[in-house]
Amino acid sequence: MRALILEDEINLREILKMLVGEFGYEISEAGSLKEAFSQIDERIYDLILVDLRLPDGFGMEVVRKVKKEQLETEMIIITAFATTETIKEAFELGVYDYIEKPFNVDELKLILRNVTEKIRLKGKTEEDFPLIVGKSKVIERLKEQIKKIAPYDVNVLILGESGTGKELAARAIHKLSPRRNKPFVAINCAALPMELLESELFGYKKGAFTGALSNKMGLIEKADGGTLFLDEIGDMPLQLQAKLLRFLEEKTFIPLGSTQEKRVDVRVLAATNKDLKREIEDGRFREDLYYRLATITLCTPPLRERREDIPILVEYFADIFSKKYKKRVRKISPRFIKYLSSLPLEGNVRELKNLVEREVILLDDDGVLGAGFSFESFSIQDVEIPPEGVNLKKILEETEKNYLLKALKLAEGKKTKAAELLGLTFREFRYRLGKYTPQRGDKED
Ligand SMILES: Nc1ncnc2c1ncn2[C@@H]1O[C@H](COP(=O)(O)OP(=O)(O)OP(=O)(O)O)[C@@H](O)[C@H]1O
Repeated sequence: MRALILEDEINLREILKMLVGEFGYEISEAGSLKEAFSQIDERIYDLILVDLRLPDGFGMEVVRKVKKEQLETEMIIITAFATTETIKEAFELGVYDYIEKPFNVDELKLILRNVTEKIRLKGKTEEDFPLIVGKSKVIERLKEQIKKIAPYDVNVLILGESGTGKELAARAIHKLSPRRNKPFVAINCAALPMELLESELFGYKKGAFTGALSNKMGLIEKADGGTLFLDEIGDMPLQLQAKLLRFLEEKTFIPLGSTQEKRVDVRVLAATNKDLKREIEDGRFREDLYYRLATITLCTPPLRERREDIPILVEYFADIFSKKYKKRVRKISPRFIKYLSSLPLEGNVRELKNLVEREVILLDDDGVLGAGFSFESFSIQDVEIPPEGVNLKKILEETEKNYLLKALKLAEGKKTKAAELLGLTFREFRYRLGKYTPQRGDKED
């Protein structure tokens, strides 16, 4: 296990080194934000102790960076001053705990003992998939497939709609593989522009381009010995696809601006919600890369094909969020479950999770989840959105125009009456109508 101590007061840093060292960590240290950033770019830490006030900035920048890179690093904030806002943001970003300076040594030791336990447990296998919740046939099959393929070092392509648990499946494969104690590094290929994605993946040498002020280790190297998860692979630019293919074939790569080839041992898992076969036909995805990535393919089923899992998912998320928000859920309203089961749930498990989170936050004193749920507000009319998308502004304008003209017709040209029919004031009606018709001398009637 490896820990980074970010603290600018040297004496305090020494004390922290000693305390953290007692828990068996190999320790690195940093006295400024800049130093911390370059340390984080160089290697993966299990734990970072973050002082907030630093000579060159605010320690929260480190927390944000770790979160952005989706690293599984635990963080503890040590600070003499922190506003409630900061603490709130820190917890939202997943910080493990915080302690105020001057701190009580026993208190810090207790936090360190607990976080170390958590870090150790992370490496352990979860044989029965407590994470992938569901009892439907399709989910049971998915779990079976994951168990079967996890131990073998093959690349896996995970296909499924957004929010169906593709990343969850990838994490399960990693946890059930012999690589479980090594890093799981995830990157979303759709979230970054081409140049950034390339430098994030492959890293660079100091001076490789303007702004490359120090060496940066790429995620491929950070995942050495472990698993690299490439989410939304269907959105990777063609140019980078060629570079990735070379890496998959050779297991070697060259960081930007370097001449030295690096060799790593990484298992690659990829996911997409795009139809890759079609992307290949349209020339947007390389066929050879597809076959490299898809030694095995897995499909995460949409929630509408396994509605029987909805009650148990709701229970699972209610439990998670009641702990998070310190609320007591005594019962889940059956009407709420029934209503959720009738929704289209295009956003799959993520949508369900968000709905449950909202209800936990709004929970009344009686502790019945979903009791005050406004059923109507969520009823979604069946609208068509073709694959190429729609122009919502135009649709809204068309709808508005049609209603205005229809009301005018019904009111036999009387604007006051037409406005009334639409719940508008005369002035509002006139303004809206003015957008679509040339205005002549406006009179009330
Ligand atoms: N079967 C499940 N059991 C428990 N939680 C689940 C399950 N499926 C999905 N989730 C949760 O739903 C959320 C969305 O899942 P995840 O991010 O894995 O989906 P995804 O398919 O990768 O989505 P995207 O394509 O948008 O990246 C996560 O918080 C995840 O933990």
